[in-house]
Amino acid sequence: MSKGSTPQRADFVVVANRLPVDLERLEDGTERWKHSPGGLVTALEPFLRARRGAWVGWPGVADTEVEPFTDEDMHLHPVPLSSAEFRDYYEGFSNATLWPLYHDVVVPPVFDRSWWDAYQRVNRRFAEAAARVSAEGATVWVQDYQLQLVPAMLRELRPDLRIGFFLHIPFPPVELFMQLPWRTEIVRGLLGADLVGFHRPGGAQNFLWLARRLAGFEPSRGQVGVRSRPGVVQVGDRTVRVGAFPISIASAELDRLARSKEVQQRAREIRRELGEPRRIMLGVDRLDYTKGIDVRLHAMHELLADGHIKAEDVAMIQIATPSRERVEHYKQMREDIEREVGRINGEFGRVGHPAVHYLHTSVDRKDLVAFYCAADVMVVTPVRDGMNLVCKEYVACRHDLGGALVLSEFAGAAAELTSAFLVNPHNLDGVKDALLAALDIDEAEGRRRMRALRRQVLTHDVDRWARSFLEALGTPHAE
Ligand SMILES: O=P(O)(O)OC[C@H]1O[C@H](O[C@H]2O[C@H](CO)[C@@H](O)[C@H](O)[C@H]2O)[C@H](O)[C@@H](O)[C@@H]1O
Ligand SMILES: O=c1ccn([C@@H]2O[C@H](COP(=O)(O)OP(=O)(O)O)[C@@H](O)[C@H]2O)c(=O)[nH]1
Repeated sequence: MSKGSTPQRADFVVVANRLPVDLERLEDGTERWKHSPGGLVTALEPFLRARRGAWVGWPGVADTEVEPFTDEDMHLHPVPLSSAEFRDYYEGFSNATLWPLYHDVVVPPVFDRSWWDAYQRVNRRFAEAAARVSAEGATVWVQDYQLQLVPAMLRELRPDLRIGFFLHIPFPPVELFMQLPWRTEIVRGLLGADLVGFHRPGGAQNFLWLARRLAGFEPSRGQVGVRSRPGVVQVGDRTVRVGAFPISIASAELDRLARSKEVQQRAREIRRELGEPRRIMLGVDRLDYTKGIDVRLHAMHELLADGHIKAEDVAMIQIATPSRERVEHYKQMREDIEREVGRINGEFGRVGHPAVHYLHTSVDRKDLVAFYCAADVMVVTPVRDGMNLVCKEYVACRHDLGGALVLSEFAGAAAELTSAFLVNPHNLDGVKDALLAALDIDEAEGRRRMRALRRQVLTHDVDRWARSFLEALGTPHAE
């Protein structure tokens, strides 16, 4: 990465917990920047780069001060976190309170008052950084659950700004949200924005209900549409809009990459390295308990045990990207998953031919695309997921109309990718049936489904997502 001089104040600013690049300290004491994990960065980075905007975020290492710098066309403004803040704000309130609460309480959320203090303190620091970086009248786009207090804090500091907020994870049912001891503060924090965006209309609808119940405002009553008919809350003399904007990927760019000779050759190599199995199944996820990696492993285990599939016929690859490794439930889940992989391979693998190829690592873009091209069945089985970009990426890479997608109904993407094999991840028999159907799909039927999926993904890309949000926000940066 080339680093340039200290950036100026910007007209268009993204504020997110992480910068798009993470600082990495190597054992020999040297440092390097690497791409940050997760779909938020994948989605926003190309858009902001094209607009030469500024990005305010944490550089990925605690107790480190990094000066603002320019990375090609993007201006990066690091916000420092101490180790205690990393523990209490990031691992604690963000990922052990809000994350499980917003993902249907898949594991019990922890309500800890000192974590809430840290959350408020860090949100204020992000708001102050955004206020410093933004030019007069700038558009500031605040991202995700880690920063829900920033819109109101920033408005107080800089009433001249146009402020948008987008939530990348599901917004929970009101009964679950009401558990949060600091529920009113969060709703008021979000209402500091001019536009609050969710992936799905249901999330917007839940939020509108809470604006009345917790903050005493009178929201509009109509049904919120997808990229249309936003709800409205009148907050004093300000009008706050509340809408649904399903995020997507840079589909055309992935399509191009997947067609390249290099990627196609790598895909063939992957098949060869696996011993040319009849079918390859693939899972690609952050190692997160919401992603249902255990679900697909259990399904695979039973299919092998029932004799419905044979390990020499069907290989499974699971890429599991390290994530939030010190948080208790993540540690526990990693142990459970790795034990299950070991059990399957112990029972069904042969020397040099494991049934499940498990990679606890992050792979680079080209390699990932080659894996997508090599896979006959993409398995995406979260118990809850805001959107899930991986399934859209798989579809964008299948210009050959090959491959089949098994997708959980509980991923935001399921509302758009209706030609996938949709499954309820809590119904193991249903998941097994869908895997078998996808493995044995008739060629014409597979092409028909993939064509429909591609039509959706190629016409609804990340640029359309960002433009529709910014248009609704009423900023000139939509173009
Ligand atoms: O920053 P981390 O704690 O390492 O986590 C990575 C990101 O995970 C989450 O991604 C979500 O955003 C995706 C894009 O909208 C969406 O497809 C997915 O369903 C979500 O889980 C998180 O929301 C991000 O803030 C993190 O950066
Ligand atoms: O080894 C990997 C695994 C995943 N990803 C990317 O990480 C993102 C995951 O986004 P998703 O919305 O599916 O889930 P999240 O991790 O954000 O919850 C996708 O863009 C993947 O291409 C990656 O670059 N390398």
